[in-house]
Amino acid sequence: MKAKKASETLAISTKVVLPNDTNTLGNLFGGQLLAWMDVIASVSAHRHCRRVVVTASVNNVAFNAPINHSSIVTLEAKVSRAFNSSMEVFVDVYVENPVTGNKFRSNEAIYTFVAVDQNGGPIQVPELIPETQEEKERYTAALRRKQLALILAGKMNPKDANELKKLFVD
Ligand SMILES: CC(=O)SCCNC(=O)CCNC(=O)[C@H](O)C(C)(C)COP(=O)(O)OP(=O)(O)OC[C@H]1O[C@@H](n2cnc3c(N)ncnc32)[C@H](O)[C@@H]1OP(=O)(O)O
Repeated sequence: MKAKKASETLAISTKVVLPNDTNTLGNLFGGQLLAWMDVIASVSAHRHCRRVVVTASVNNVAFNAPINHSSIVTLEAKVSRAFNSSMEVFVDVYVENPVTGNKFRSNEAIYTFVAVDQNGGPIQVPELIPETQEEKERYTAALRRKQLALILAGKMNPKDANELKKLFVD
């Protein structure tokens, strides 16, 4: 199975926050943003493995600032690491004011997708090749995040999480 570069998995989506997307304060509803992120992250995972993928977990979501009605929202997703059947996907969210053009990074999320066969069973995915400094940093840290996610899901014994443990001991 041929390894793929992280850059080959890039998926970008641009949205406008419309009234139906908002909460009672008139800002983007968090659940809507989660759905947008899930879809674009799945496109990135598809570009990596070209198989059916399912969301296994959402490992980290930070809502750092409210996103106002009528903002332009750009979501950028890229696979940060591939394991056996699972892929970690980073989603970076940027908000642009349509009038001033001011743009800032408002959110990030880290999703895990698993490639599955017709019966829903996990299948092997290609390796990922990180190239930029950021891609390499995210690639390295992905193993620790996978271990933490599996511990929290009750699927891994903490004593087996060697890379994660190294964070806490000299
Ligand atoms: C795009 C969408 O929105 S899809 C809809 C929402 N998602 C779903 O319906 C998925 C429902 N869940 C499932 O089908 C299954 O739980 C699966 C396919 C995700 C995993 O199946 P399991 O039988 O648990 O498989 P298994 O234990 O072998 O794990 C498979 C992989 O998932 C990873 N995994 C399982 N649970 C988690 C978790 N909570 N967090 C991170 N990774 C996980 C495992 O580490 C393994 O990765 P690896 O093969 O790269 O080492």
